[in-house]
Amino acid sequence: MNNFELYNPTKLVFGKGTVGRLGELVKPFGTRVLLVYGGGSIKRTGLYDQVLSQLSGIGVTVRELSGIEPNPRLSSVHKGVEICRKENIDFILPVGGGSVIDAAKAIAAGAKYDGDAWDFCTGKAQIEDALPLGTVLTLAATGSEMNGNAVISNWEEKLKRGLGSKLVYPKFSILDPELTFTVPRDQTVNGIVDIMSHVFEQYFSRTTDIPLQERFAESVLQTVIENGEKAIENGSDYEARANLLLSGTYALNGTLPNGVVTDWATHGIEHEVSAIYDIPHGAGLAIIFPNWMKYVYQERVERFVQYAVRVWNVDPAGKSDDEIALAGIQATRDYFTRIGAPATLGELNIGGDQLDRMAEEAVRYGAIGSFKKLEKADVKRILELSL
Ligand SMILES: NC(=O)c1ccc[n+]([C@@H]2O[C@H](COP(=O)([O-])OP(=O)(O)OC[C@H]3O[C@@H](n4cnc5c(N)ncnc54)[C@H](O)[C@@H]3O)[C@@H](O)[C@H]2O)c1
Repeated sequence: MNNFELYNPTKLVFGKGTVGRLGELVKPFGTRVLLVYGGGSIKRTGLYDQVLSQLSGIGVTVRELSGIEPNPRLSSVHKGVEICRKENIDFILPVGGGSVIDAAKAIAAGAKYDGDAWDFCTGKAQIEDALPLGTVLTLAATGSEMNGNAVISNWEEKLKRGLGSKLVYPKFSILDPELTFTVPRDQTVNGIVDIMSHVFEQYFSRTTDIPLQERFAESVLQTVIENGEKAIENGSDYEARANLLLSGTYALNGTLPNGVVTDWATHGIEHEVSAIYDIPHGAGLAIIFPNWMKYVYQERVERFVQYAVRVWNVDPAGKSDDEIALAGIQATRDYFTRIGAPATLGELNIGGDQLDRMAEEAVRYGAIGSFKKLEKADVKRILELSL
């Protein structure tokens, strides 16, 4: 196991009716709140009214930024920064999924920076200060509710880039599984794939002697696999939604990578696809991940054997290591297909004309991944397998 530091200051408030604690949670942080949300699903579900009633109960001034896109755009971040400056905002409250939360993080940092918030995504500037934020999560997927990361799309330049800082961890996140009952089937599927992919990026590692981290990862995967199907079957299954929601948080809140060299190549590749075609992140991952697995598994076949046996209950009797590993990879693809995720870029009307550009962008700072270091030709091959 490698040395590591674990830092996570986010207070998680989990369970039925926890939106009723929003006022009490916001109160210590500010008096002028920017409420950030997406396309209006929170109005249809009544959550918007609940949030406003909590905020009016503590007498804060509320300004709003709505219309945050899935794959949130830099233009929305700019709008939010402008409101923060003009209105002297001192606290940001995103209510929604990862896109809304990510936009809020970029706004929080951008509001305290003289230049363009995009600089944090290109490495031109580091985040040195940020407004505090707290979240009300409505979708199980990204883990953004309990980490310091955000992913922003620069639509004009067709680039999707991440930022990360200890300063943008949410002060608190409210996770009420009932708020996820209205998540449509396709978004539930995207969320399941996203959560599993976060685990894959940390589980398929060359680091040895990490049994606790491996079992953490395998338990998150098994919990998602079981409860994901239940949540798809019955969107109002509280226990299934609750288990999925908590799995999403644990998949990316810093628990799994302790002492582990992680990979993240597949996320890098997917970001290049969704930067150009604006497809849901989870859909892109469902297509690319099993192809990445097939491409790299021989680098450390025993890790894929363990995955097949422990996560998918593949019977190893009479099979070679290669056969067991490939059976686990096939089980992954079959599961994604069973829940309704796409298997090829073609299903999303994406052809091969931009493969070179995507492969080139994916390795712009050098080879990506650590399980197998991927150069441009490797990325292109994985994308070709995904067509
Ligand atoms: N910050 C991170 O650590 C991190 C990790 C992975 C991915 N991401 C990024 O997060 C973004 C995706 O976020 P996401 O997967 O949470 O989806 P999302 O926030 O983009 O939401 C997807 C859709 O679901 C709708 N929705 C959300 N909650 C709903 C509800 N309760 N009922 C009905 N509809 C609802 C939204 O309006 C939207 O149309 C991508 O940009 C991705 O790159 C961030």
